[in-house]
Amino acid sequence: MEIILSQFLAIRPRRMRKDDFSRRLMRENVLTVNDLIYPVFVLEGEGKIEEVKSMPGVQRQSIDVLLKTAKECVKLGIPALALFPVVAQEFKSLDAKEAYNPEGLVPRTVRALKQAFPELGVITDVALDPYTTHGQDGLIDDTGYVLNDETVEVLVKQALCHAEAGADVVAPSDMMDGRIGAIRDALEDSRFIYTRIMAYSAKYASAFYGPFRDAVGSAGNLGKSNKYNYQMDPANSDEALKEVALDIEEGADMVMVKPGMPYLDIVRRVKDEFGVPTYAYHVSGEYAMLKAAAQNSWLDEKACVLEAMLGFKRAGADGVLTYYAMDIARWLKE
Ligand SMILES: NCc1[nH]cc(CCC(=O)O)c1CC(=O)O
Ligand SMILES: [Mg+2]
Repeated sequence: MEIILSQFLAIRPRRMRKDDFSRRLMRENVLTVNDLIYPVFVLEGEGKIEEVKSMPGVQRQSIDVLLKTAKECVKLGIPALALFPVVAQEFKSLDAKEAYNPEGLVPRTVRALKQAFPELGVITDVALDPYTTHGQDGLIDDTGYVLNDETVEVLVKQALCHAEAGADVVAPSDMMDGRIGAIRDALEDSRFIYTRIMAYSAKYASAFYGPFRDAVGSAGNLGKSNKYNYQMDPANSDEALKEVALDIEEGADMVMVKPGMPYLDIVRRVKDEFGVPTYAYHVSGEYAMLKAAAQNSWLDEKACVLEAMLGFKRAGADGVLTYYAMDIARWLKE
């Protein structure tokens, strides 16, 4: 018989994998409930629950129902919710002024959540897409081009409105240039010195946002137009580092990469380069893919979701925004 291995194979990586105890001892990354941020959709009304068709298991909830969900999150130990409003057509306009209405859906939800569960972190989305008739994240000119500086002025009002309502974290997801600095200045000026900014710094123009746009009802308004002139080109990586550097300089406390799984290389580069609190958004389309496969019994849902989350951790993410947050928190308790 031919000998293909030396008689004394000194290095055998499989030794450490042989038993559970040594596998556990060498485990480099661990997922805990502290890594989870739960994105939720809120809508007007009372006792209202609407299923999101393209995201089975995800619902739009009125404030009273959302409070029950929030209570469950607190019990599970989930650190924070990310709030997304479903805004009725009649409140959408070209100037998006509902975005900074202190009696709007978001500020009312924030007040209700903070009053009931002061320890639960509340993150609000700063962008105009729920409030514009055309579904773009900013104000547009006659040609439909999304204007930068004019939009930033409105985003500042929106962020202040959220901070006044008690939001712990404002999260600009619009990708306008200079908005982090402008929002930080305004927050400091108004003495909201503890309001954290989670910057969607490297947000790509992704097709994986499709189900989210159904959930908030902006898909119809957006029609065939796209967000290519402000969200990033999926082909780029160096550009993400430039965007993150700017946001940190302008006063971001946390930076984010979005989407998640197809962009883990970006998460790793950002974490290595800057070493700041770094988050990834496991977006609606990623949720939908896993859910659809699970519903067909093509994938083991729990095993695949937990493996996906470990991938985020391995890539360097300090936390993940995921629609699976409540399921994961329960699985981790089992
Ligand atoms: N400012 C909009 C916004 N905030 C979060 C998401 C996507 C989240 C998801 O897909 O889960 C989007 C969609 C978009 O940019 O069109
Ligand atoms: Mg930027």
